[in-house]
Amino acid sequence: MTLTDGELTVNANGNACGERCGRDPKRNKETRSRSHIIMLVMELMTHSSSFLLPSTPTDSRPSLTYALVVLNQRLPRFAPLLWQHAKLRLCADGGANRVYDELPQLFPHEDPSDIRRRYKPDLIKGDMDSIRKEVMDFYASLGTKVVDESHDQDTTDLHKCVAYIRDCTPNLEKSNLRILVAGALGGRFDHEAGNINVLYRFSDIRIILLSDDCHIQLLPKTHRHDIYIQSSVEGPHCGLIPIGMPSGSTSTTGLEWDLDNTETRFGGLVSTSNIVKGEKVTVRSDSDLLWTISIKNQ
Ligand SMILES: Nc1ncnc2c1ncn2[C@@H]1O[C@H](COP(=O)(O)OP(=O)(O)OP(=O)(O)O)[C@@H](O)[C@H]1O
Ligand SMILES: Cc1ncc(C[n+]2csc(CCO)c2C)c(N)n1
Repeated sequence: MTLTDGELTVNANGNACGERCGRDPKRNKETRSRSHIIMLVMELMTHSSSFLLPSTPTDSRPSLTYALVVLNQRLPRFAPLLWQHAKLRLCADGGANRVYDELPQLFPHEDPSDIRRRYKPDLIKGDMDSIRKEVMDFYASLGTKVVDESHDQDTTDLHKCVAYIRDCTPNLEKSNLRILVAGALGGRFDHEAGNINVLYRFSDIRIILLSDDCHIQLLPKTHRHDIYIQSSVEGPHCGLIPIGMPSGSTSTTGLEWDLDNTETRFGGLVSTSNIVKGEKVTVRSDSDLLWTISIKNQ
């Protein structure tokens, strides 16, 4: 992309900010060329919710490594699909009760104990104040690793699980890692806020919070973002939410109500009830934003 005229100044995120960015034309020019370079080198992060689609034997999609964390909330109806995508399956404390109790309900014609053996978590981790003893004993007898971190009452069970996944993923594989978190939204608001905080505490890891109705992820300000919409399973409702700090400037394409170097913040404008128009949405911002999109009720 080339900037050809002197009208625009571009900030570190590649956002044009008009005359406000400087009064000294010489400085403006310097700022423009430096920022222009920054904009050109600013890396692209692409997003696609292919985890909501069944994988096929002839899959040509890039090989991502999914890990699944099941929380202590009603399992989403597509939990078996997430389970199949995942190479590593964790339960956060009482999440193990959900797998034990609710997965068999999703297969009413099969023997519950067969289902429980087929859907065996690799790890159960947390402060262990919610998992039932029979559930812990059942999975431990099948070989599931159980890690009791009841000494840590300052981080949530989800935090403990994400830290585990981070620590056991080799650095070279981290860019392909996607952590899917089932049961993260709806329910108690303090838990929801804690789950969203995990996105920020591990902002260099790609984590997707899911419920039956929507999913949420962090769009770090360090990147520009191309979001490919899987319109058979998600959308059209979406939002871009500046939790934590205001965004001085956000620009989007592909939305019914696009932002154009727009300021968004709590107490001012927050983009909710927006609509995706096509197959791709682009986002660029000077702040980290939460991206959320509805999941279709199929
Ligand atoms: N109602 C909920 N809404 C959203 N997330 C939840 C909810 N309940 C639990 N979770 C998530 O599941 C994880 C495990 O849940 P669990 O009930 O075992 O946690 P807990 O820390 O024992 O909860 P509590 O605050 O009730 O003691 C929590 O860390 C949280 O991330
Ligand atoms: C300021 C402050 N607020 C709440 C808690 C409680 N807490 C936060 S995470 C957690 C573990 C839940 O499994 C618990 C009990 C704390 N420690 N510090």
